[in-house]
Amino acid sequence: MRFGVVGFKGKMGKVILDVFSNDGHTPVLLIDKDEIIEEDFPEVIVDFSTPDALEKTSSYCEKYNSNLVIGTTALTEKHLKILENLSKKVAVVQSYNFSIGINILLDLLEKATKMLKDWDCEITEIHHSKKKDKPSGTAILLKNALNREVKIHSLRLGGIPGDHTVLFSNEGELIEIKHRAISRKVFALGALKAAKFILNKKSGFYTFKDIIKEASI
Ligand SMILES: NC(=O)C1=CN([C@@H]2O[C@H](COP(=O)(O)OP(=O)(O)OC[C@H]3O[C@@H](n4cnc5c(N)ncnc54)[C@H](OP(=O)(O)O)[C@@H]3O)[C@@H](O)[C@H]2O)C=CC1
Ligand SMILES: O=C(O)C1=N[C@H](C(=O)O)C[C@H](O)C1
Repeated sequence: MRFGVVGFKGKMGKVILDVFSNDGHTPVLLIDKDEIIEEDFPEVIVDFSTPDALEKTSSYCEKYNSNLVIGTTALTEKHLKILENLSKKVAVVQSYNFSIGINILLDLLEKATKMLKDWDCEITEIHHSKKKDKPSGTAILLKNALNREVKIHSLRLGGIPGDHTVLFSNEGELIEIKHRAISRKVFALGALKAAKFILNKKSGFYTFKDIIKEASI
């Protein structure tokens, strides 16, 4: 496929370029804060950058009728509205976490929270010191899956790609459900799976969880 990357100079952008190119796909549109390289029209644009880029990304999707895979976190209602409107014209996959593991964990949590509703519950998330947003998008996804008020504790240190733990405790026991991304490549591989999923779709809004369910991974 011909693909575009928004945030191509960033940590994720570089890995996405690598993973997609190694799978035989061709980068034709590269966008970052200070540079745009436009060679051809992309079938899919992949945006892992910053919420401020979204209007530009959306206008490129409209210009080229490109489908969108978006992993950027810290989106507000305004950004979600832009994505909802865009998804009436092209296909959009949005997720705060493109790893298989977290998306399986989301399912497990929906079940666990019903069985453990009398237990205390809190979330911890640990990321590299360069991460700009707090709490992580994934922690928000986990909190939503728990469907109850829980505290999120955020730590920023070193080069950690992304650790998330949900802790349940009663008077005498502790259950920890933990996910660790060992490398950023897992997110790029998930984005590639999502790009292939929407390649021939006309329009619609999807999450990565929808894609995993459909592929029954
Ligand atoms: N959903 C998922 O699975 C995952 C999501 N993420 C999310 O992806 C995003 C990027 O993460 P990461 O790569 O670590 O961050 P980086 O800061 O390393 O990369 C972001 C890139 O986007 C650039 N940028 C900033 N503003 C704009 C703009 N207006 N238009 C185009 N490009 C812009 C930055 O430039 P500059 O540095 O000059 O500001 C930088 O090169 C974050 O929101 C992160 O939370 C990350 C991993 C997995
Ligand atoms: O910024 C990151 O690095 C990550 N961001 C996502 C998030 O905010 O949840 C996903 C992953 O944890 C890495």
